[in-house]
Amino acid sequence: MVKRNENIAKLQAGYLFPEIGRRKKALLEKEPDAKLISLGIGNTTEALSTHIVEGLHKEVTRLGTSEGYTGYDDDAQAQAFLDKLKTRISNNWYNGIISPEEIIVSDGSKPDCGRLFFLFGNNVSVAVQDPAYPVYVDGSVMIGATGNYNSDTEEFDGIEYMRCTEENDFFPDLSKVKRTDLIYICSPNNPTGAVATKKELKELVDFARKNRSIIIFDAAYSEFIREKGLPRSIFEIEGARECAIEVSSLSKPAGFTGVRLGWTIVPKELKFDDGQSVGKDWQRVVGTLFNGSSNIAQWGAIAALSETGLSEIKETVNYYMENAKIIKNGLDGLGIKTFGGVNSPYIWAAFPGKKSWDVFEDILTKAHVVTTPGAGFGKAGEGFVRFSAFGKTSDIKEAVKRLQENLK
Ligand SMILES: Cc1ncc(COP(=O)(O)O)c(CN[C@@H](CCC(=O)O)C(=O)O)c1O
Repeated sequence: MVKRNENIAKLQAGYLFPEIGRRKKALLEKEPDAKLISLGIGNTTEALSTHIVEGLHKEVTRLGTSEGYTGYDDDAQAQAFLDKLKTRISNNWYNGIISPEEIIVSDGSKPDCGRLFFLFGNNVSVAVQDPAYPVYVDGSVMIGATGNYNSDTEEFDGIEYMRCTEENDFFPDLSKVKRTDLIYICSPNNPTGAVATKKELKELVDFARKNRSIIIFDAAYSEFIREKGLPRSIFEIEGARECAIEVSSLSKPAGFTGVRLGWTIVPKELKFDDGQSVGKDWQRVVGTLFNGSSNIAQWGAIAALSETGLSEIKETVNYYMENAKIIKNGLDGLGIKTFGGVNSPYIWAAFPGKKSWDVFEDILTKAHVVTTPGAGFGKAGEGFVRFSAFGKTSDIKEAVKRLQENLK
């Protein structure tokens, strides 16, 4: 019989979001008529914008013609489309601070994180924010870059957990962080909704360069930053090109959670300790293990990154951010302390002295509202619950009304 991968066996529970799905199902089995409203998984709900649909249509129609058909992106026409997309990302998303050759188009940030685990292998030390998007810890465990789960600390040995709390404005106090090879940072942050300032990211870049570490900067929510002066990309910070990789995607701002289109940025200056190019190895990994993002999604992205597409994206982001305001105001009105929800679609609500899974169950059973328990994002998430602003505004208002009736 085949031996189980001992690293996967180290994981203590299933992935967070399917567990929430299981609990939703359990409630519906008990109360089949319950009208659940989900403020849980950050899944987009608003239809693709007109211009994006036109772009997708154009590609599908083209694929239906012999002269327009393209397969793998190794033929000239497919390459031309990909180059057009990379140029749009470079110019219209990064205002030219990143060149098209440093962009690798993918099917999303989560799969890119998965492939990055492969790029760096298991002989690396890892620092993650706590709380954090579960993929960074779970993936590092799976690839074998951590020790076993330690039931005393309730964490994985070998991971440097960088606590993010109200006291440090939910950004790591680097004076307390040990050196590691990789440093995972997400800003705007999932789940706290905090956005790193230029000063914080400059300290982070200086810290990484001094320690010859590599920052994996997850910018999946960069389009939700509306406050002036807050960095949308790690590459706005001087020195970042020598120490950072950025992952990003159209999932949340453009509603591509199902269409699937993301990218990684690996600057040409980024080197391993032996002087080898990280970008070259990344190209080798992606070229070997991934056959490219869907050509249809690429055309949707080309449309999304046009001037018209970008203004439609702004409208969609504003729609979700109005939802965030409704949730934040509703919770504040109940005397529940909240963070985030200003430059991010996530509201981080404090329930001091309570277990987050208990609060999750309480809200689910009493208000039929689904949330995400903070403990699912790490130990420092205990006592918090994440509310997602992705939803129809009518549902958001109904959910807040139910919370006001049941949480007072
Ligand atoms: C920080 C971060 N990075 C990447 C992704 C995924 O990006 P894709 O481009 O769509 O792959 C998410 C989605 N997090 C959502 C959905 C749950 C999940 O991705 O497991 C959430 O946290 O609710 C995210 O929160």
